[in-house]
Amino acid sequence: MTTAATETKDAVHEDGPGPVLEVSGLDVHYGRGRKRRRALHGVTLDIAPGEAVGVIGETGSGKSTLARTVLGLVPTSAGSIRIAGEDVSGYGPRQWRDLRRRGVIQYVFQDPLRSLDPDLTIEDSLVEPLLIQGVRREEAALRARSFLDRVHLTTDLLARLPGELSGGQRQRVSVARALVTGARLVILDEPVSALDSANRVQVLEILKELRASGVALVFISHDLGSVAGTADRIAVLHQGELVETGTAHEVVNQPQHPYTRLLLGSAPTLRGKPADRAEREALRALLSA
Ligand SMILES: Nc1ncnc2c1ncn2[C@@H]1O[C@H](COP(=O)(O)OP(=O)(O)OP(=O)(O)O)[C@@H](O)[C@H]1O
Repeated sequence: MTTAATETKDAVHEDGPGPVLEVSGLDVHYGRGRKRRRALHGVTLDIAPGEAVGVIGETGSGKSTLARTVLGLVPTSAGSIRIAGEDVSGYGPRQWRDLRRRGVIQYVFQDPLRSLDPDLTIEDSLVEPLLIQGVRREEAALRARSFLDRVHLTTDLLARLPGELSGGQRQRVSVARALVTGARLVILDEPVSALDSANRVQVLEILKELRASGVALVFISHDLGSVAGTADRIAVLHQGELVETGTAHEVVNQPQHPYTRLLLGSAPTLRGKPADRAEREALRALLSA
């Protein structure tokens, strides 16, 4: 194991082996008055260190809302959230901002431009969380370089802004930032969908290393097929509720909920032939009954 991975592992285990994320009975609403709409209802999910969980569901099912809530970007109406043992449920905007800046939880959005501050150079993006942690600038700059190397990027990118990088490079910088901060939990929203196959393999390889060092990963996707091979467990979101949670093997081979069967029907690579139209319509009818 490399030094960087060892450092991350130590950081991960200093608070003991409890879940990295504990979400319980989470309700989230958008809008006010007559426009108030429920986006999440009764969501309960625990994630252990080193575990990779895929959260899947169709567009509008609440995946991004769940991610944004766990990052403190959307307020909850009920339920609790604990991150690395810390009860963050009652946090105000400033406490959430501090938590994000400390880098305990790192996110890699679908468009990596959103995961990185567009006005900070790559070097500043990597160095900033270390300075917040009290690391001296010279030491922080050295570490930033070594992490860039770990994600197979060259140091000539350090002086550039995120907008001057390719999509794949930006995504790898986001992953490097998670390494730098010793993140306990990394949330990846459609992480590899925008990448070509060479970049995809490299990013998945790096994510595997992250997991091996104890970092928990949450993959958010509308495509069961794209996370089934990478996640240990799969949680299926339907209209804001978790309708099924199980090991990837269970969910793919013995789906319990009609909605999961419907999603599987749209992921032909997982189980031979896709569900035919009549079968999909029957499942839809069952879901709306
Ligand atoms: N800022 C917002 N204001 C009001 N409603 C919102 C807002 N963001 C999301 N919603 C609604 O909440 C529900 C869940 O949206 P969310 O973005 O979490 O779904 P998703 O599963 O991530 O979808 P996608 O795969 O398209 O990104 C949807 O009905 C959506 O219209």
